[in-house]
Amino acid sequence: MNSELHHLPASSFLRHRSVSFLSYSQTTTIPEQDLRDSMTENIPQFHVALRGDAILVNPRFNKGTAFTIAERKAFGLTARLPSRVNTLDEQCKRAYIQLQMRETPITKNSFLQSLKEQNWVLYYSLVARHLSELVPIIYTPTEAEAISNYSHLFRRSEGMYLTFVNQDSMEEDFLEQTKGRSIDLIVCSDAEAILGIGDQGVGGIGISAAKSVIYTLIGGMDPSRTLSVTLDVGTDNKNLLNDDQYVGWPHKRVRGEEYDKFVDDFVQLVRKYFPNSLLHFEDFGVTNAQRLLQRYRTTHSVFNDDIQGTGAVTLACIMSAIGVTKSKLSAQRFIIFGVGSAGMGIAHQLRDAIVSIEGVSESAANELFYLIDKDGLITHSLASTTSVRDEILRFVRPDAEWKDAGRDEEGKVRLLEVVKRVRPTVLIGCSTCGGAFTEEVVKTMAAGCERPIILPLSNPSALVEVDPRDANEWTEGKALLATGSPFPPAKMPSGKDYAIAECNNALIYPGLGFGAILARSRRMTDTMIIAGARRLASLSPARSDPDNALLPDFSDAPRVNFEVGVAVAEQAIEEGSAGVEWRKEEVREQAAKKVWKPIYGEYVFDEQGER
Ligand SMILES: NC(=O)c1ccc[n+]([C@@H]2O[C@H](COP(=O)([O-])OP(=O)(O)OC[C@H]3O[C@@H](n4cnc5c(N)ncnc54)[C@H](O)[C@@H]3O)[C@@H](O)[C@H]2O)c1
Ligand SMILES: O=C(O)C[C@H](O)C(=O)O
Ligand SMILES: [Mn+2]
Repeated sequence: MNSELHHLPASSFLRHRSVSFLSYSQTTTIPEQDLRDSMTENIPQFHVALRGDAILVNPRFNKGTAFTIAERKAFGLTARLPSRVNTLDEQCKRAYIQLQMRETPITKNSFLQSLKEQNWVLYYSLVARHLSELVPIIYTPTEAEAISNYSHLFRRSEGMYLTFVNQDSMEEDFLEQTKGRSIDLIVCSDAEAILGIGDQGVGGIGISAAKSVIYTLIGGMDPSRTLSVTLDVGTDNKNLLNDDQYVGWPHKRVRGEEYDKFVDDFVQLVRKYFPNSLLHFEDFGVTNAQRLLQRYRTTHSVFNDDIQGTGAVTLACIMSAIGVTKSKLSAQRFIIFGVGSAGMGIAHQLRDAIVSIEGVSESAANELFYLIDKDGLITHSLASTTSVRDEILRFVRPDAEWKDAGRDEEGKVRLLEVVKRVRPTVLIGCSTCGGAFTEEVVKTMAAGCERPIILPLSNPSALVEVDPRDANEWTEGKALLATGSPFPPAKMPSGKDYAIAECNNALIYPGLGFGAILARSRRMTDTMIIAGARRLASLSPARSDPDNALLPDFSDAPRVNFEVGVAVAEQAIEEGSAGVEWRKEEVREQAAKKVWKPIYGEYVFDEQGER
């Protein structure tokens, strides 16, 4: 296995220079035999109505040099292509060599973006063959850099851009792109809180598209049945507003009733035309994310990845960690540092699991949590003097508990003081504050418990609350670690490598979505999500050896997400949320049939066929 470090160029979003700007990727090649096997079985057949240039510029049907001689004749391509017919294997090898000629992650990202626009089978097949190496290029962390430079890198549009000023024609515009299509999955973002890099305006299409790609790559979703959307309601990012290259709507962000009406118009179109679809919300601002999820989740299959996906993967990670420490969830003391969408999604998911799995009362479970945000520990008095969201109120700490606590010059109780007094067993970062888990914080935590569970989850890499290799060293290898972005392994005192699990929602949301769509579930219920998280935890490498990573490696993500999808669909059937008539025992076979694979189909020209 090769491993390499890439230097990310420092760009405007890298605010925290106290931590390194490294992104990490490794090469694991899927055995080619697996791909070849899948090519010889069940080759799909398509009736296609496109000829000549029209089929070559259509990424769904284009095969480039892999068109057979017969297809070249039938589709008017004989003189449009060089004579040699290539296999998909040969095309992948060529594309991989071309990719290696690009030196930086961002130029590789652009190359792959362009390949995706040309030929889906080749793109997905190439990335699938080099999954661990290329996911960090097309997704976190490199996609953050692509999004922050969206207007400057812009070459070709993708997905659906719904702009506030065009609200009156939204239905017409929506149908223009979707009429006649069967769509299972819609990923949308309003781009107010992209990863940890904030408001990115129209560049939000980049996260919708990247999340859709992961659904296909890891969740087996047919890309022709997915739709990526950006809701361009303006931006409050001054750099974008002052940039004459900005390609989005150059206007301050629309808020309040007008915003709600715009989002509602969109959601109602989804419900009207694709009532069985899954609607995935990504990277909405903290004042809207939870609110919109609650508003729509009872009437449609709606999923917020930052809240529910992050909650689920973190629950799985912590279940795996307490398997190592031979403890239970309700015996932990949790500090959550940064209580925005992700932090509160995690708090709720952990709390609900403690209640449902370990039978603890909700109020007792709430008391296991200590929430810290910009103003320090959230106590009753802080909550009453600052505007704290309702969902936080159940977790605030009584003032009496903190009357003797050390405070900073502003009178706030900071992370170190909370660690000293609480002796947490679990410390989770979702703060976007790179380097916040200092050596003193980590060492103090390690002095208070045998195996501290430390999850610095902020993305991209430069915003991680602590570099896991530092946390490993400061705790002499005792910390159980996972991060949101990929990091290279740390060294145990024994000299052995300790693989840093990637606790990123991409390790679970493709399976959650796949399972919900497979079962044609009208809702994504909490119980379906918990079933997915438990299945993921059961697949943790740390179960067989405590020195292994807390979560499966990304190279194993397709298999793992298939299992998650099966668990979710089984749960949907068991609880009556499913829209299919199958028995639980049939789910696995049905799931296997539904998985989309990057292999070329056989084409027949047909005037009435697909286009
Ligand atoms: N690993 C994953 O799967 C995953 C999933 C979702 C989000 N994230 C990451 O988590 C981070 C937060 O994402 P989000 O969607 O919750 O954003 P958000 O804007 O909703 O929340 C960020 C929170 O951190 C708080 N914060 C900011 N500076 C702080 C400081 N100095 N000290 C304490 N709190 C501080 C903010 O006030 C806010 O409450 C991002 O970096 C994002 O990339 C990771
Ligand atoms: O996009 C990711 O890598 C995970 C998460 O959804 C985030 O916002 O950071
Ligand atoms: Mn996100």
